[in-house]
Amino acid sequence: MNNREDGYVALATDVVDVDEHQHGLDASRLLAPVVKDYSDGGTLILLPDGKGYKYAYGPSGLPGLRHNYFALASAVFASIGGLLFGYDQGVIANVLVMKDFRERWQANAWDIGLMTAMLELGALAGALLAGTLADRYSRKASIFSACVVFCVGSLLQCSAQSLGHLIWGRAVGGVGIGALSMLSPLYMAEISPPEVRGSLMALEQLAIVLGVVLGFWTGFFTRRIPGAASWRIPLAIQIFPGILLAVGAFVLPPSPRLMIIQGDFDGALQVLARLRRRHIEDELLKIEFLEMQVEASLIQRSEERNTQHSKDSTISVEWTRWKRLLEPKFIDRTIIGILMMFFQQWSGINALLYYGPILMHQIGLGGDTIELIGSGGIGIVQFIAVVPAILFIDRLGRKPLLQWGGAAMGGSHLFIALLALFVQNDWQSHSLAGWLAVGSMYLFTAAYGTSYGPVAWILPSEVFPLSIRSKGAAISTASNWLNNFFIGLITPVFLSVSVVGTFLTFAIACFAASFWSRYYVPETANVPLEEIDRLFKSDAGREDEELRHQIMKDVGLDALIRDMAMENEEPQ
Ligand SMILES: O[C@H]1[C@H](O)[C@@H](O)[C@H](O)[C@@H](O)[C@H]1O
Repeated sequence: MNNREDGYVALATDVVDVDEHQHGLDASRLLAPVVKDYSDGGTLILLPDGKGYKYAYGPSGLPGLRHNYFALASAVFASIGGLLFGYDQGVIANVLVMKDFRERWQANAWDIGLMTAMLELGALAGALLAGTLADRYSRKASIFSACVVFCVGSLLQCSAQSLGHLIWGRAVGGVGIGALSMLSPLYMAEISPPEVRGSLMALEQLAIVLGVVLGFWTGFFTRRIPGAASWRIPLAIQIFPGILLAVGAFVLPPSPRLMIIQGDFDGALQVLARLRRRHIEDELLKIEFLEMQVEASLIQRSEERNTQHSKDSTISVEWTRWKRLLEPKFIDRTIIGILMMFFQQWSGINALLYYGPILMHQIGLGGDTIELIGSGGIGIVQFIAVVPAILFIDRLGRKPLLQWGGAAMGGSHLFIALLALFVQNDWQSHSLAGWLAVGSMYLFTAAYGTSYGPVAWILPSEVFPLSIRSKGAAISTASNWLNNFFIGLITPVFLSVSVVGTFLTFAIACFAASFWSRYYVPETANVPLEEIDRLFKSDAGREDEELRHQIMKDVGLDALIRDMAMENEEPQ
């Protein structure tokens, strides 16, 4: 197919930011940036200062997604992991209040708390466990295993004969969900072309919130069915997407990056060519492939350095790998991953999702419709708000979304806190204030849905180098679940003590998040994963930098770039 016909044309030079890569070309021989446009789409820019190159396979946004349909389809499939996660969160609110469910189990507040908490604690364990499995076996095998665990957990829940049975089902299901919530974004990051990586990864958030919406509405509709079917059906339905993803895990393309590290170079090149829809001789493909080799080689050498004292014990080798997250050259990324999820959760999104109906009652709005507006509506707004993020995240970058999104979220919460201060708990006689508060919650959700919602699932899988990527993603995801757990636990207490204080706390967290993202988060949009290391320039990385140059020479990347530059040079 002629790519120009399907709207996939080479990038304009100004779309490619030219001042990042630092490779060893001969400066004296290159006067202006050499720009190569490819007939299959894509651009390579060789820098005039002789220090680097930059490339993109094509534009970002919708045309980029259309062209990369194979990577898109694979990412959509992997995002079923997010769907299961969201569904489970969305369905439980309705299940817990169903007539048969309440009468049958006579669950007290403690049991209910335990049911919610067990899923989150199980997920915390699942995310950490997946951090080990994803490297030891493969991303695909781990996705498959997580699905199996998830299906077992769901089976236990929908067939529960006792409350204990149900609680254990939540815990087991949670392990699967937690593992998938870490594995899906990790896998997506590793198969995506740089120019649409943000869009593809934002699909995770789209799937999560689609799951929240589907879960909520399924429970909403089945709650009128008489008997146990009202809650067994919505808990059973989730098994089907679980099975679909488990089966699909066999046909998903493997992560080419992991294949390289496992030594399967030919296989990795074939997979990469399929994912990028390029011929294996394609120049851009060759560059990306060689970059992956450089990264893999770097990892192997530093692994050898790091694990030489613990040759015979698998556990201590594994422990050494986890400990690397705390090394000076990686600690700032570990903090970014953990804080990213911390801020996502402390933004208060789940306070609204889990306790939306209670909040509505507190501000004087009640009834079925209001409950729907409160919880169901928040899910829908979240869902709609991810769409612009998918389309523009690679063009606008992650940072502006975080910065402005955080400020808008903080502003909305602050407004609600001020309203609450003004009405002094007498919402009944201030119905306008009540509706303004609902409007503000929607505004918050829209801002969250385009910023901290999706970006928190993108950045942690991007910032870490391959050697510790799965561990970094796992620790960040664990931070998500831990903070999720705390928010779920303390929000009702917080709200009963002070509505003003609750919203003020969330407002402060959002403003802090905005400030933090402005000053401490690097922009990863359009940067190949192998190049992200350079965004975190630190003294500790200098040794690696020299090693990298050496490996670039060894694998032939240096020579390839040099040849291309010379080929295109103006005759003097
Ligand atoms: O990104 C997701 C999403 O926003 C969900 O609605 C929320 O429940 C999760 O905690 C969060 O991680």
